[in-house]
Formats: sequence, C-alpha cells, structure tokens
Amino acid sequence: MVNAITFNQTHIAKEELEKQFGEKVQHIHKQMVEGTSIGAEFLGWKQLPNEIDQEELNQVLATAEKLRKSADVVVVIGVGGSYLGAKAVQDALSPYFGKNEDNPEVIFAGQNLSGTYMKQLLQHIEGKEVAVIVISKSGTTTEPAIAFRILLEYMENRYGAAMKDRVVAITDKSKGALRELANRSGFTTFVVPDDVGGRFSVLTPVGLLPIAVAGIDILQLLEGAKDAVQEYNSSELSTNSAYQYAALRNHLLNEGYNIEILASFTPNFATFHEWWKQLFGESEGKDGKGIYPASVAYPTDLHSLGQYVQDGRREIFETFVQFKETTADCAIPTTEDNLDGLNYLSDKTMNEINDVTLQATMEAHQDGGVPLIHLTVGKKDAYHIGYIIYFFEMACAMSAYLLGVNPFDQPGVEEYKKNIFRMLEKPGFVEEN
Ligand SMILES: O=P(O)(O)OC[C@H]1O[C@H](O)[C@H](O)[C@@H](O)[C@@H]1O
Repeated sequence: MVNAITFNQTHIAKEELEKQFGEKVQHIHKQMVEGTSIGAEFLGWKQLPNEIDQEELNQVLATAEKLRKSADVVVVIGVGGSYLGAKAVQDALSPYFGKNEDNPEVIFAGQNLSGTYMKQLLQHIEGKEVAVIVISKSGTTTEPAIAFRILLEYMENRYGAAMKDRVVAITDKSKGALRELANRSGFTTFVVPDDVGGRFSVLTPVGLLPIAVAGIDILQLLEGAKDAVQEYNSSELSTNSAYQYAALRNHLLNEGYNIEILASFTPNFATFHEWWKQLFGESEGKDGKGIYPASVAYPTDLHSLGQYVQDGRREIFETFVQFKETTADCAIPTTEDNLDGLNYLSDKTMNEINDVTLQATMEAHQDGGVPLIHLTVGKKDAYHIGYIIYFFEMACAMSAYLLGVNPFDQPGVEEYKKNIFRMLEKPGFVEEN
C-alpha cells in the first residue's frame, strides 16, 4: 500500500517550497545514496526493513515466543533509543486497560534512577515468573547498567543457573561491558548493527524483540516500514512527502518558528511523541542550531498548554497526527430530561466529536498564528506504525542535513555524564582540561 500517510500544509505553496529546497534536497539525497554525506556510516537504518536478516528475524520471533511462554512479566531495561521505540509501539497498540491474557506484562526499567521505582518493581515481580531483556548499544550507559545489576542479582537469587535462559542482552557485537557480561554468562544475545544509531534502531532487535514479546505483529510493523522505504526514497521533493515535511520545517525555522509541537488526539500515541522527540531533538539540536521538539496530548492539553499555543510567543508550529480509522467507538446516549444539555450530540459518537475537536483546534491555532502541518494516518495498527516510523526517520535525516548538522551524533549528551563520574568519583575517570 502506498500513501498510508497523507501530508497537508497550507503555509507555503508547493512550488515555492520546491524553489527554496528542491535542489538542496536532491543533492543531499544523492549524497545519502552514495554514502558521502556527513555521518553516512550511520545510514544503515535506511534499508533495514528490506535488508533485515531472515534468520535473525526468526531468532527474534523464537526468543519472543520462549519468553512469552516462560514469563508472566518481562522487564525491558534500556534508555533513549534502547527504550523509547519499543515502548512507543507497545503503548500505541496495547489496550488501555488491563492486559491481553495471552501476553506477559511488559514493564520498563533503566530509564530512571529512582530507587523507589526499582524497589517497587522488585516487589511487583515477586512471586511471578520473570524474564529480563537488557538493551544498550554502547553497553556502558549508567542508568540501564545500574538497573541491570540489581535485576541480575535478583534473577540469580531467584533462578540460580537457570536464570541464563531468562535473560536476553541486545548490544554491540563486540564492544562494551554488557557484551562481555552476556558472553561470559551465556545469555542469548542480539546485535545492534554498527551502522544504526540508537534513536534509529527500533526496527532492529532493539525494538523488535520487546515489541514481539508484547504480542504485537512485528512482521506487519516491518511490512509497513518496507512500503514506506518505497514511498520515501525518491529524490523529488514534489512527490516525497517525508522530504516536504523536512523542507517545510526548515522553511518555518528560517521564518523564526523554532519550536515544533507534535499533537495528537489519541492518548496511547503519546509515548510515540516521546520517541519522536528523541529522534529530532538529538539529531538536530547541536552546534547552536535546531528546532525544539515538544508535544501535546489533546484534548487533555487544550486545558493546560492550549492557552500558550493559542496566544503565547509566536515561535511555535504544530504538527497534528490524526488516525482515520479507529479501533473502537462509543455512542453518546440520549436522555429524556437533557439536564446536561448534551442531547444535541446524541446522534454522534465520541470519535466523531474527537475529530471535530481536532478540526476546531487546528482552525483556532491557525487563526492564532500557528503554522500547521497535518499528517493523516490510515489506522493505528502495526503496519501504519511501521510506516510512520520510517516516514519520520527519513524526514529527520533530511531535515538535519538541510539544517547543516550531522543527524547521527549526540556529542552534547556526554557533558552531564562527565559531571556524574567526577561527583561519584568513578575510578580511572580523568576530566579533560
Ligand atoms: O543504547 P545505549 O548505548 O545504552 O544508549 C542509550 C541512549 O544513551 C544516550 O542518551 C544517547 O544520547 C542516546 O542516543 C541513546 O539512545
């Protein structure tokens, strides 16, 4: 299927966008294809959906099945790109309440340093059958490493030698402390490819294994991404809407709009916003440049940040994601006395009113001077989520290149780490300068 996503904007005529960015986009596209763009050694994500190794995919599926059978609860440890993609997809595609009886509960750790969180996690898993998936590309990130040390001790005490069948590590093929520990302990392992950075890794085992464990169809996710590869690999700005989105973002930035808000009216899509924020924030926010990626979950946030968006400093543009088909719906009942005055809505469903609220919000914000982008996605299912993941990845790489930065590094993230190591007196740590 092509055109699973439609891209609409009214801020600038297509021809004008083409005039401003058409040639630049073609040039960058060519460099990406030829592997001569800055950071090109991290372009592996571009072909992932097509080139994923079938044998590895079978192993991911088999391992997921094994964990699903042996565990009531699976703890997934990771942070940043080793966490957000899996959680985003799981949240978007899981029921709001309770859990599907066939699926283990999937919970996350290593993305915070709260002792209370960890203590309560340990209490929560007590008495249940547990498995652990630990994910770190570098294998050295402090937050997940601490969580893993604690959970590994728990698993050893609980399962003795048999715990090795309940722990899976996903990390670099040879480097890092986690690789060494996993090899020594005989854990099942999967590799984060060298040419795929953390925030672009959701379609590798990093995302695929935890997503499959949660009972989500990763083949459909990959199928959607595969179709997106076809749609978004044209060098023509006029036909490639991922590049149009990238060009428009840069155009808006040049006009002084330096904050982008991703907005949706679908509560369980909110974690996807977080994935998107890391993708764009780490890719573009460097060398004193960037568009600050923020997000809102409407209509909830219409009653908090809505005021600011409508009326505050005019440096915001907003990107709405709307799903055309919904999973379930609820009718508005009619009442005889109509005391709440809502009978005028009783021929409508909640989703219809949600869609009207989206239209009303877009109109209001546009009138308030907020440039709008509207992405319409066919349905919130694994196929379309795979599709939109790839759409944003392509758009992000192009947008960062148009901005003039390397999309694939994140040198700034090291700064706070140096301070931690100094403050916690890490042995062997010597601060430069
Ligand atoms: O997968 P890891 O190596 O543990 O990295 C996890 C995260 O660490 C840092 O925050 C990086 O800036 C992120 O890009 C990365 O996703």
